[in-house]
Amino acid sequence: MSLSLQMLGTGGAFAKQYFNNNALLSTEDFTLLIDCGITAPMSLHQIGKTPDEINAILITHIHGDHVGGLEEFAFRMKFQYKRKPVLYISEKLVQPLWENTLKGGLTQEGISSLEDAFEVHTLIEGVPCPLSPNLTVELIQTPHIPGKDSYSLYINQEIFYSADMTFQPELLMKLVRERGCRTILHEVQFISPGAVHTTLDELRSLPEDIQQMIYLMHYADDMENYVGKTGPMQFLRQHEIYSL
Ligand SMILES: O=c1ccn([C@@H]2O[C@H](COP(=O)(O)O)[C@@H](O)[C@H]2O)c(=O)[nH]1
Ligand SMILES: [Zn+2]
Ligand SMILES: [Zn+2]
Repeated sequence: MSLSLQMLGTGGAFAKQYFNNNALLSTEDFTLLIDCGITAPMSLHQIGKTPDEINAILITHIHGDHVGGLEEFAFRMKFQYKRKPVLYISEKLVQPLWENTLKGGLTQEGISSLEDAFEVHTLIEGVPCPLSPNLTVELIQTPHIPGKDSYSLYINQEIFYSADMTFQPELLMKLVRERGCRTILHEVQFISPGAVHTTLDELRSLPEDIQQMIYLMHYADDMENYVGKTGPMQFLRQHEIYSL
């Protein structure tokens, strides 16, 4: 089964050079957009993809670099393509995404709820959900900002995609040692301490065999200074296509 990954961006919250950390995950017949930040519409434009080529969007948490492009995406689908985007989201994020983020911009005649703007499919943490015949996603709740829900992803029971999260070595060890994880796509913050993100030093403390599985993303604009300083972990690059 072939699964490809193309990052629309690989940057952290304040990165400008690498855009927001959003990903296109594709099988032969399905393309999932993981997070839709402020820069997602521009990045899609740069790689020549239109919103109607995206089969679904999945949201990990409601920071702007992960949801800031949803308003434009929904309006373009409504007015240019005459349909709603499919949105996969934790049941716990539906209300905050609408009330705290999208309501102000999307409310108008015909749109007064998240369901009016999107075809909403709610996900339950820990329950794998088939999005298409060759793509299954399970939400794993991971700590980020105290009091705000955030979900990492376990894709096809073998690929871990971190949302923004604090370092969770036990989770990573369990996924690899007990659940067959073979690839880890992980956010990284170069400067310690991490506070709400995982630092390079923390990832470097993992066993060598686990570091070999890690691709780094959600990094700052000075990333090039760290090339060669990440041990066996490699950086994901914006717009490159990876076979997972
Ligand atoms: O130096 C910093 C910069 C930001 N934060 C916190 O990060 C999030 C925003 O970034 P995301 O990538 O969207 O998570 C926000 O909560 C900031 O307070 C930080 O802790 N330190
Ligand atoms: Zn982020
Ligand atoms: Zn965040």
